[in-house]
Amino acid sequence: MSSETAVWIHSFSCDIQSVEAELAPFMSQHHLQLQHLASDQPRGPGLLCFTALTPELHGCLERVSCNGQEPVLAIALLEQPINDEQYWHLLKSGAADVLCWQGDVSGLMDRVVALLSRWITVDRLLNSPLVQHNLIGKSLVWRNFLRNLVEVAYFTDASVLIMGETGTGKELVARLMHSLDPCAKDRELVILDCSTIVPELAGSEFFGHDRGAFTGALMAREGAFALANGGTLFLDEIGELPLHLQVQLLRVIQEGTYKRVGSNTWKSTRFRLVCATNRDLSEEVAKGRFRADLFYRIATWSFRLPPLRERKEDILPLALHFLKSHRPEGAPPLDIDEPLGHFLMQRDYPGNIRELMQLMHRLGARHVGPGPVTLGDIPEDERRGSWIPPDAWQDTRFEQCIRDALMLGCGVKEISRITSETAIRIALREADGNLQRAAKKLGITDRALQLRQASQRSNLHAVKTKATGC
Ligand SMILES: Nc1ncnc2c1ncn2[C@@H]1O[C@H](COP(=O)(O)OP(=O)(O)OP(=O)(O)O)[C@@H](O)[C@H]1O
Repeated sequence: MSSETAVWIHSFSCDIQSVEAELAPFMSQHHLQLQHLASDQPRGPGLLCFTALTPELHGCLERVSCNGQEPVLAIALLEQPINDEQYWHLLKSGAADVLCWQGDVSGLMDRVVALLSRWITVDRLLNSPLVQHNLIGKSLVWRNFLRNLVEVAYFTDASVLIMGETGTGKELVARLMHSLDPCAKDRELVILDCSTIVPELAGSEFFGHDRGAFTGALMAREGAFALANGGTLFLDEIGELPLHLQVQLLRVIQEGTYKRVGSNTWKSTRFRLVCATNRDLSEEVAKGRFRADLFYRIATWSFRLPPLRERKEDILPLALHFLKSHRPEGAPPLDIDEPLGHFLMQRDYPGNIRELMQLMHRLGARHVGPGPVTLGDIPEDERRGSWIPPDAWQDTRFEQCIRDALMLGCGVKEISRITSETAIRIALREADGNLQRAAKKLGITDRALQLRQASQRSNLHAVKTKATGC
């Protein structure tokens, strides 16, 4: 690192001058610079120091870490060491790690710097053109997914399993892993779709064959494992592989050795294995449809790609990206007007990003002349059933919930309280913890939302205290 990288430090109701004084020279040796956080809004990797374990501390941790989506090192300046339960509670509130700052802290410096350096490298990769230009998305759930994936791709060579619904971007992510892998990026990315493998030819596809190994084998041929040597092997739709073929992969994945069909000679290969499936593979293992031994070999790390409905904030940026990618070279970029934006946000996408991409290409193709793309550009077959009346949410499911609550003895006061708490929780989750946006959606001020959150927390605390009797 040539210039210094800023890392934030924040105190929760305590004096952190001594921590700063001890850390600053050490950090500067590693080209890191501490900067105070003006408010407790998150800014990437940072440190949060505290002297008391209070409900307010957990609230602060949730905010600065965006509910665990941004890496935060919690530093406990306490007389006593923290116990397991307190440690877990801090991790649950969003700390990426916790350190106790007690006695002789010189040994902690290396750890603090190593953690911060790792998080900063990951952040840099995350913000690089390679990632930003190819994988669109700013929502915290998406960034959190990418951050974990980037770390594994860059710092390990272990096997990775990517699970996700159709069209969520599994292949795109596998390609990114290959490009980020410092050992494999100049080598081959070999892609094999397991759902299209003909069982009789599977051996040859995977391991290659010798000349004359079977009728029609006129020439020797390398298989996928040999071609991926030194690079990445991407086995797409691994969940579709029949059980009798799964067993054939165990040795080569574990030991990197295999024999070509028709040969008695062992060969060796080294590759990074990335597998993808739209099935829940652990469930398939439980049902006996996928071998447990293969599952553990292919899933040293496993990731679940979020469906588009869990990252609604990314719909419009993705829509604009797809409009742009389909424009002729040199044509001015197209915008989306507000009503069309609302339509795109409330629509369902069972085919996830692929479906949104196809829709945007169709809208782009219909749009003519200057100005933004509008509702009028929506193709005829899309329009049917698209308009949802504003009171549609008060449907029979809603009535049923109220009926159940009344039957269980809840009065109108409790129903109102639970309803507004649920609305707040949903709004905060959809705004990825951003207070202003959540308040706007709820039609209240930021301050009113803060007060309601504080009162919810103290209610919860009171309930817990009552339950535990302390
Ligand atoms: N974050 C993203 N940014 C831009 N384009 C994306 C993103 N995610 C997916 N896409 C695009 O969406 C389409 C579908 O992605 P991809 O083929 O990787 O999905 P998949 O999960 O592998 O689908 P399937 O399970 O059906 O094979 C591709 O054209 C891809 O480029």
